[in-house]
Amino acid sequence: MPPRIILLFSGKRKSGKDYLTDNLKKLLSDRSEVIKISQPIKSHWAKEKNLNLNELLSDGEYKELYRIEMIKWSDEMRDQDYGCFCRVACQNAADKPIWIVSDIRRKTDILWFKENYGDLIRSIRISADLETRKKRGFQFTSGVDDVTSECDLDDYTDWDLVINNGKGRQQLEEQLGSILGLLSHL
Ligand SMILES: Nc1ncnc2c1ncn2[C@@H]1O[C@H](COP(=O)(O)OP(=O)(O)OP(=O)(O)O)[C@@H](O)[C@H]1O
Repeated sequence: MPPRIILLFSGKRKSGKDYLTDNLKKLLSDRSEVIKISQPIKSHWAKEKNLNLNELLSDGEYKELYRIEMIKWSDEMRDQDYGCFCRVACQNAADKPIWIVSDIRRKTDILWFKENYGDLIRSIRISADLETRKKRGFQFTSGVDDVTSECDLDDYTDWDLVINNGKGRQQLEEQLGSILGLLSHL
């Protein structure tokens, strides 16, 4: 059974993508599945370089060590086939009505989902001011924060929903409530 709705989340580093999508997943429990496009990238990379996959997937120093190399390699793969990682991530996804894609980064990611799932797509931008992101551990890294993988969606404006997760943000329950509004027809 294909999904009935696919929520695509995007946001700058330390805007709170994992925080909000993890909490959404808790709320929706077994009706939903979290999909990470970075998962197939990281598992391929871990195999190739003989690295610890769990360390790469978790939020630590370790993944920062390999971020630049991984971006470069995955960009080359995408140049040949922009849907390659989206496709594998979706093929591996469980059979659930609600898919939560937690790390959309490019216009071509959105394009691929639109081409393959059409009206099922809802796109959500998580925003947070720089000061808040810095408090959460963000440090500008040249080669990471000034390249396509981090900036391609900065000028995208066609979001179904924008959530402030910085200063002046709403309570978590209200943030999640606005996301649930996108599912109200289900
Ligand atoms: N609304 C919030 N309230 C409290 N803590 C938050 C909130 N949003 C995010 N955080 C915390 O800020 C840190 C960074 O958030 P998170 O890992 O979700 O960001 P991210 O956008 O997934 O970052 P990255 O792109 O680097 O993986 C985490 O420790 C998270 O728990």
